[in-house]
Amino acid sequence: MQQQAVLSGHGLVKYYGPVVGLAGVDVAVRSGEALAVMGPSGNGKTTLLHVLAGILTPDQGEVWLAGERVDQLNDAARTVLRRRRLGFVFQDNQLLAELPADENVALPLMVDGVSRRDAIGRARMMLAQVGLAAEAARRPGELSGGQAQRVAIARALVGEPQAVFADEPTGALDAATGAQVIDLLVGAATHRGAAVVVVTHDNAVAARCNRVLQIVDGRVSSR
Ligand SMILES: Nc1ncnc2c1ncn2[C@@H]1O[C@H](COP(=O)(O)OP(=O)(O)OP(=O)(O)O)[C@@H](O)[C@H]1O
Repeated sequence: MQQQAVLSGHGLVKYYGPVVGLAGVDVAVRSGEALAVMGPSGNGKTTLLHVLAGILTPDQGEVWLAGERVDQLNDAARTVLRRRRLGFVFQDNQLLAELPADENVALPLMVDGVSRRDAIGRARMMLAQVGLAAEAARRPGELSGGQAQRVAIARALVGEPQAVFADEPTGALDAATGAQVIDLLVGAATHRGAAVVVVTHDNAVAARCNRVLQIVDGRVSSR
């Protein structure tokens, strides 16, 4: 039976002044499915990710998350949406250098009102699930690139998001470490039932996703 999409975009159009970012994109990702977004540089991949994730507002079209239209929410509501229901992994892990790994992972929970004690407890459990139980007290500067990216994955997943967005998550890693990181991201996120969207130039990363969407000139290309 075809499962309903948890995340979808319909007729998405986005301009940057006269520059076309997206020219009418339809996309749907099911719970537990990982979608790779590929295509030439400057053709709209990151724009699509940002529109789906509520970072950018589309000029036309609709974004739906778990049965709710989310593209028309105001800035404050979109900030809450991103924090409570979405997870993010970027190329550079964007961890806070002065905080140990467990506090980096716990931070989004604490910002959301979870007590420090509970947040740190959940963060340590999440770190154990990404194989970093022993590194919980280390600061990002004391971690390898792959370990730091696993902390970022733990931070993205700790709030049990409905969708996880990753922009070139392995771009700063060597091939072997990148393969481990993408396996962990896709495996852990889809296991929890999240929809995953991964922007990548790397065929090895795309091969680890369930499906590939090619974006050319701001549109979905069938090649
Ligand atoms: N903030 C912005 N202001 C103006 N133009 C932008 C902005 N962001 C993106 N663009 C333009 O929109 C188009 C799509 O950019 P986007 O970043 O989505 O492409 P991409 O496929 O992710 O590229 P890359 O693979 O190089 O990261 C490009 O022509 C880009 O120059």
